[in-house]
Amino acid sequence: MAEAVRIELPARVCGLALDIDGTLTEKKRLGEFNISLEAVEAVRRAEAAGIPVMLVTGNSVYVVAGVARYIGASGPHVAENGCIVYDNGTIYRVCRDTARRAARLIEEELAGVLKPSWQNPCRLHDYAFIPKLLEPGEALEAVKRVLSSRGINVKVGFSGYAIHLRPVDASKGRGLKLALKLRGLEPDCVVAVGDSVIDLEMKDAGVILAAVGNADEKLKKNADIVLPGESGRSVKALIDAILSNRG
Ligand SMILES: O=C(O)COP(=O)(O)O
Ligand SMILES: [Mg+2]
Repeated sequence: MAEAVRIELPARVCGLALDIDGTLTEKKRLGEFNISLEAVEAVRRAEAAGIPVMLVTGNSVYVVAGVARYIGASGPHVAENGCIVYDNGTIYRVCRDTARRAARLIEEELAGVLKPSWQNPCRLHDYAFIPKLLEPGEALEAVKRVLSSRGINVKVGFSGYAIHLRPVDASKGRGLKLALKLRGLEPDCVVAVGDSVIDLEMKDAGVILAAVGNADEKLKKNADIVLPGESGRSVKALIDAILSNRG
């Protein structure tokens, strides 16, 4: 029987902000998308206890709206790494800029090295590419080289699942701030959970940031909480702790 792990939480948790890939999935691995059933069951229990669950992801708005609907996360939800917020059928555009031109260039120049995400045709600001031949780190360097050679200024980040070209005004924290405002939630009672360095941006919304047990080292070092277990199992452990604190 695994020993109960103490998780330092605020007295009252009023909301959860969950990343998807590597956090709600069973594993954190490029190309592994199986959602964790125990995490979904825990999300249902959180919602039933009156704790709204928001998804905050690099995925497109249609993917996050679909995942939210079928797992029962009431939202609002953040897509495109903070550039879009989706709330019950309304799409809010948080980013003013777009990385579309940079994405077109990368698609041409690095066709052999990167595969455009199937979601790119329905993205508006943030574009994703899957490393094909090179290791993700090398692919990231190749992208940065091409963009700087053309003097194109966009944010480039690797989520563990895809390389994202993002407008400079993109941040998961900005999107999450709008989501909290839409629901009237105070950030100091919201717990966010992520797995990659991009999720560090959620701290900018003033929330409590938890890293799944198998998160990127840089996230674990800068998170307020490092959860036991990995990915979806970490999310379940967190929700179990929140609900047991409620007695
Ligand atoms: O879209 C991605 O690359 C990963 O998505 P995530 O932000 O939910 O981990
Ligand atoms: Mg992730």
